[in-house]
Amino acid sequence: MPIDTPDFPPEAIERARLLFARPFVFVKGCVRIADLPPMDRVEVAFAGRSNVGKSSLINALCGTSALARTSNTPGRTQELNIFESTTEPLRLVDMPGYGFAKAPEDKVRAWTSLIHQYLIGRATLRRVYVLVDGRHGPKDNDLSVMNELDRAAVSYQVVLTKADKPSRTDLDAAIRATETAIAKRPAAHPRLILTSSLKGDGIADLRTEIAQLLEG
Ligand SMILES: Nc1nc2c(ncn2[C@@H]2O[C@H](COP(=O)(O)OP(=O)(O)OP(=O)(O)O)[C@@H](O)[C@H]2O)c(=O)[nH]1
Ligand SMILES: [Mg+2]
Repeated sequence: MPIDTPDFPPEAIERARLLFARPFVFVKGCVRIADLPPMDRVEVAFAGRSNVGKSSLINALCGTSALARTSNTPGRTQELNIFESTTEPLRLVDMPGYGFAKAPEDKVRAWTSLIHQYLIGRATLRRVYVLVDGRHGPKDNDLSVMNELDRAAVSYQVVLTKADKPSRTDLDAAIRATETAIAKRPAAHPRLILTSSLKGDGIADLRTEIAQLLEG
């Protein structure tokens, strides 16, 4: 099943390319909402199950392998990690993953509370990218996060990650399941983005979506 690529004007694609060609820097890791920086710029957050590829996607967007720390072991990112563009008022927020059953219970509780407080209470949060594994499609905890964002009227867009991994048949099934899951959701962007941080698929498309949020 092909995914539509939107007709972004060439100048929008070029603006996005330039935005992400300039350096992004790590600002801080926050374990409490009180640690967050002031609400002085547009924020875009990356949420999803542990190991879905949030940190890798931030690195792919910023054209580096070293900005956000990634790992084969789920539970790598344990704080709200803040990255900022050095040229534009844009902040990227890498979140701890949800659904990591092996972490100690008190840690899971702390992460879950931090994620939920941040997602529904941050006025400058312009969009949440909800990352879903392209091999499996949405799981119950992905749907719960979408429900919560719908209830809080926080705009989000689903990204299917690791598109280089599944067979075409499995990927098509994941696309169909995701499209069904986002249909009629009030806060969901209707278009799904398919990415591979490894191969670079979908990265220019996602950059353009994010760059447009700066203008809106
Ligand atoms: N093949 C492939 N592997 C990927 C891709 N994106 C991420 N990975 C791998 O998936 C694993 C997890 O990636 P991370 O970016 O650390 O995932 P995360 O969602 O930040 O994980 P947590 O911080 O633990 O929640 C790493 O081994 C990555 O190399 C992708 O597009 N393709
Ligand atoms: Mg991570």
